[in-house]
Amino acid sequence: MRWSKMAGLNEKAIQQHLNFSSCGEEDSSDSSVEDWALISVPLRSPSSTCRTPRVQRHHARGVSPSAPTSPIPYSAWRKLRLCDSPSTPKSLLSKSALSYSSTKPCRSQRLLCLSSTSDRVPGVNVNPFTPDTVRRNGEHCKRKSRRSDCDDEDDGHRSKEAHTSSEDESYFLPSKRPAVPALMLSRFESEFLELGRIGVGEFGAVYRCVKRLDGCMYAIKRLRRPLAGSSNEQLALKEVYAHAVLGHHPHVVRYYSAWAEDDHMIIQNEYCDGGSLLDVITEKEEQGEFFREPELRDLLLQVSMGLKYIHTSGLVHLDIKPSNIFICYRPSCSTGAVGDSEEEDDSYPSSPSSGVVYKIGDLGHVTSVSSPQVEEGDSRFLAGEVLHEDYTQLPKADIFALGLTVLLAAGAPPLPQNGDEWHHLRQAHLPSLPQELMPHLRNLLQMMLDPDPAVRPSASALCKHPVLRRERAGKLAAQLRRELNVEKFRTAMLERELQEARLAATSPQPPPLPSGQIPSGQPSSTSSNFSAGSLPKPGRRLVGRSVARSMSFGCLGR
Ligand SMILES: Nc1ncnc2c1ncn2[C@@H]1O[C@H](COP(=O)(O)OP(=O)(O)OP(=O)(O)O)[C@@H](O)[C@H]1O
Ligand SMILES: [Mg+2]
Repeated sequence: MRWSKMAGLNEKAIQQHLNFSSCGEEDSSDSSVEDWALISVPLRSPSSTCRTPRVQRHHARGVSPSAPTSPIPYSAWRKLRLCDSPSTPKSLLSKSALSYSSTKPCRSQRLLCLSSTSDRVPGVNVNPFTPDTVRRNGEHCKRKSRRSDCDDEDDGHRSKEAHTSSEDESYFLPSKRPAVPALMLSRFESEFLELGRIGVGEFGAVYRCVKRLDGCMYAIKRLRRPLAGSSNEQLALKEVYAHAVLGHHPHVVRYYSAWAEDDHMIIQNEYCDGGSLLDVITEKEEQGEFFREPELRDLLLQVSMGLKYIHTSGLVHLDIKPSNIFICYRPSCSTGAVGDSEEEDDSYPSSPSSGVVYKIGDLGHVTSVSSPQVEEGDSRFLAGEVLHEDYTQLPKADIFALGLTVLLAAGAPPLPQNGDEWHHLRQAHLPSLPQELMPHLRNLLQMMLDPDPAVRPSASALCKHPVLRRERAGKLAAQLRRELNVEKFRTAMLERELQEARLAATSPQPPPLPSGQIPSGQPSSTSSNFSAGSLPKPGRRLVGRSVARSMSFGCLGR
């Protein structure tokens, strides 16, 4: 696999080390190419503290400051204006060194330094899923395919190209060693309280935890196997990179943080209180139950929205299955509103009537569409073309897996891992179901399993599909009906109040009282309502037995 190949190249990969020892004012000259040049800064030397911002790049190729491969753009580094951290030994060293050399700060002393000397300072990885690196990888792939077209050309030329290729890979792919800094305290123990184990998977165990600081619940995934030197490291990083790039979507499990501890990767994610879809399917199965059609449509639509988001981000999941779809019955305190979708089109389900929100999780197999590094997921859900290493339409492999996932929820028997049955399913033969599906839904599922990926609908098409939108329209109608009832009630109330006000206005006036005298049992404020010919003052109205009340007009029961 290319990921393991990457690991071997990591020693040469980009390493950017931060030295927070001297910075402060911005200097316009710090954007020069020289600032990104390869340097080595010995800590002991006082002069080392007087450098302009530097990035150590163990790479032969020059890098333009306008196109840094770090996930943090160079301009952002400049804006950060990181200042002396009083607690870092480096900053103390720098300060003492400076006091010997000069009291007047030199130009570069006022800048953020990026140096490379201490092993203890973690490097900055290159996230392969940032738009920048995806684009670069795409260009790299194109160049590679051009190269293979020219394979017959002279050997000298080829060896030169091969050299460039390995450089390219080391340039774009994450460095291995600095990814997992071992010198960390137990952040897990100091920040979280473990409440119990909620799942064990192929790669690790997941715990339900409360964060001590914010009191919110999180799912903490801890990889089972040690990271150092294993392919798990790359898989774990893949998951972290994908989460970080995907950001926040109501149908993707939210990511908060990740770190390494005791040579194990730990990922802090949103906690989904309904467990996985597999848990629910199994529970229903035990009771002789399965998802009914409206639930199936709801499931299909919500997961399609999550997939649409992932696919439009230039990524594919490649491990869609019931155990990787998570359920939230209520918005978690740490995730905000359930439906704060980033797309107008996907604003459903801000509050699905079913009360269930499905979220795609476990991003351990995610890869980019343009330069895929495919780690095949569960063979039961694998599309035929992926098995044959045809990666030209990878998003459609997710659609295939989603089709099978929905069929399992509909009560299909366990899926085969291989053999004739496996192939049979990949020829668009639906498994037998314990319920009769409406032809529209059945046809849609059939299309999702089509052997030709081009025939399968895209996630975006599924989100707009009339079969699924019908569900959405039904929910909208129910919501509108509720709002209409509220409005009817309000109108009835207002009509009654109007009638009472009219009655009060036409009722015989009480005999005039001597000035300043208040009739017994009537508050003085009420008497003022009648000061202008027994009519209420504007802005006040009479309710029931002449009780003054301020007016408020809410809208639609909100
Ligand atoms: N965010 C979460 N909220 C609630 N439960 C979770 C969450 N993440 C994981 N789990 C539980 O932990 C199980 C394993 O999680 P996950 O799929 O992330 O790990 P995995 O090791 O990749 O598993 P597998 O190899 O089976 O896919 C899930 O099936 C689920 O029961
Ligand atoms: Mg999983």
